[in-house]
Amino acid sequence: MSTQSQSTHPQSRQFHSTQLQATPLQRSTARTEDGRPLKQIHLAAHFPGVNHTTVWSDGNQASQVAFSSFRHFAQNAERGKFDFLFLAEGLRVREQKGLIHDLDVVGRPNTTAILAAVSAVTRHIGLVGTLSATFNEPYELARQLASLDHVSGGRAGWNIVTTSDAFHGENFRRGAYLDPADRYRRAEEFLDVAKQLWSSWADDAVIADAAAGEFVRPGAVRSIDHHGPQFDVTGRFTTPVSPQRYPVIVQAGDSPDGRDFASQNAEVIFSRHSEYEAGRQFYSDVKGRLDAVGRDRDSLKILPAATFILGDTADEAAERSREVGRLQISPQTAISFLEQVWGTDLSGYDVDGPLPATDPVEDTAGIARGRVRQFADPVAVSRAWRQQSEAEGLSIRELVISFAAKHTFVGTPAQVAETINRHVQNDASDGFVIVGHTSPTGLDEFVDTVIPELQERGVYRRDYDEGATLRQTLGLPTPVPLRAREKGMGSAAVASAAGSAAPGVSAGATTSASGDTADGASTVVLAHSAPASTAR
Ligand SMILES: Cc1cc2nc3c(=O)[nH]c(=O)nc-3n(C[C@H](O)[C@H](O)[C@H](O)COP(=O)(O)O)c2cc1C
Repeated sequence: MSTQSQSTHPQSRQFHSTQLQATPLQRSTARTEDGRPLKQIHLAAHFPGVNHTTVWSDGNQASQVAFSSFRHFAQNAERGKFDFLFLAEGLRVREQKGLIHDLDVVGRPNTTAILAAVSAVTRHIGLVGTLSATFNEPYELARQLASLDHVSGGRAGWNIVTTSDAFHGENFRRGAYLDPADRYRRAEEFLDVAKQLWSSWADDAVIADAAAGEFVRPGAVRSIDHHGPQFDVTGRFTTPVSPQRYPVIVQAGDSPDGRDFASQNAEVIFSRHSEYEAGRQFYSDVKGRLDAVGRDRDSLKILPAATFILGDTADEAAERSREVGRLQISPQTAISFLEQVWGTDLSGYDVDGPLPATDPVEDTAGIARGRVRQFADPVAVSRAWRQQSEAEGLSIRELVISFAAKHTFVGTPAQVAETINRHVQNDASDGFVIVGHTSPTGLDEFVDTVIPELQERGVYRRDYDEGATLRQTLGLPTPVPLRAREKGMGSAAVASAAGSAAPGVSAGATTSASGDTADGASTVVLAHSAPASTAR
């Protein structure tokens, strides 16, 4: 299908399952009621960790650090033709009341090391790591990501997060933490510097000409000279241009600033809006922001996190969902959720009883530290929870289960496939980041049963394109270096363009590498060309 066709109005592509059944196996001819090609679904596989979703006490659970777990998980996801493997990041072990919060999976090996190792035991699946722009340095991270792109043959992706609390900062930053707005300014400058570095080697820089005694073509590796509010980076980059030139840029952040950052920079958003109506609102908001900055709507894929529970019948799945929910929200976990809002020790409360009648207090002791989930207005949240528990007759534990262990897709494989497809065809998302509840086998059943259902509906690839980069697998446009322009950030000046288009990709805007400018500074600005391949 053409990705161009996806950029049309959402309302005109209402999805009807009866139509799909008419042409179950013919992907290219499967169409919506008004004759448009169906959108192709993109899926990512989230390796579990650092939250209550993964039931580590389950008998099927294996190590979350042994390489055998990552290998099984990645190879299974590749069997299911997933677009990419996804790792979240926790830079500090979380605490509850000053103790390590070991109700969830605790401890995580370094992201790029794991992804590099996984690249050696897979061939096609993308490898996306969450790496903070607040607690890293662009030169070092650009090196790691370019290296991952090299060793994986063009399958690297970077989920650029700003990390939400100062607790992490005690491990990483000299001095104070950053205000939310500054975090995005830093992320912007971080990405700008990284792109300068990734663009600084011409495609044909390495000539290894023994006769001439030249390894690198003169003038083909430029220096950068960046001075900005956050970073000073001067010199040449260590790493030749990688297969994708840039990793695929993913973003996870929800505020207006976060959405603006995504609309300017991201190619994928990892969102928390997996429910149908909330998903449609988020989708329409973000795609509208793309319009405002002149980007094609298909140049950014929106993939909310989604959990699932399967059964042979809808009733059986619902029953399993209830069972898994109770495993995910143990009595202690339920209390820990409450404490994050009430800001005080609630361990004396009965989880089978009502919520505290008192309002939350200011959490001066830092009762829960290191969590992404933050409650901006604890009093409002506590009142809403109390109201809901009274209206629905829910105990503390049942209330927590209702929002923290509510599984996104529950049903038979056919029902789950149908629901996923409904979300995608009606622009509630472009696909999902699928999260299982055991590790590392949590997605095996999904691959065995849901994936074939999606394939039969003609909305999901039956195989990868041989040699495709992650960006091509996602059906995203290829970024190409354009002629430089003023960035207005730091003192990086207008200079020569970086060289030709991304390796192996023919692009319209081919430029020559002319070496450093007089002041040694050079900036390359990237734009998005036509899609490198159609979405599959
Ligand atoms: C779905 C989602 C997943 C996130 N995952 C991570 C993560 O793995 N590591 C991290 O440091 N921050 C993570 N964050 C935090 C964001 O990077 C960001 O700091 C936070 O959401 C605050 O920004 P915002 O106000 O724009 O949402 C995540 C945020 C969202 C919405």
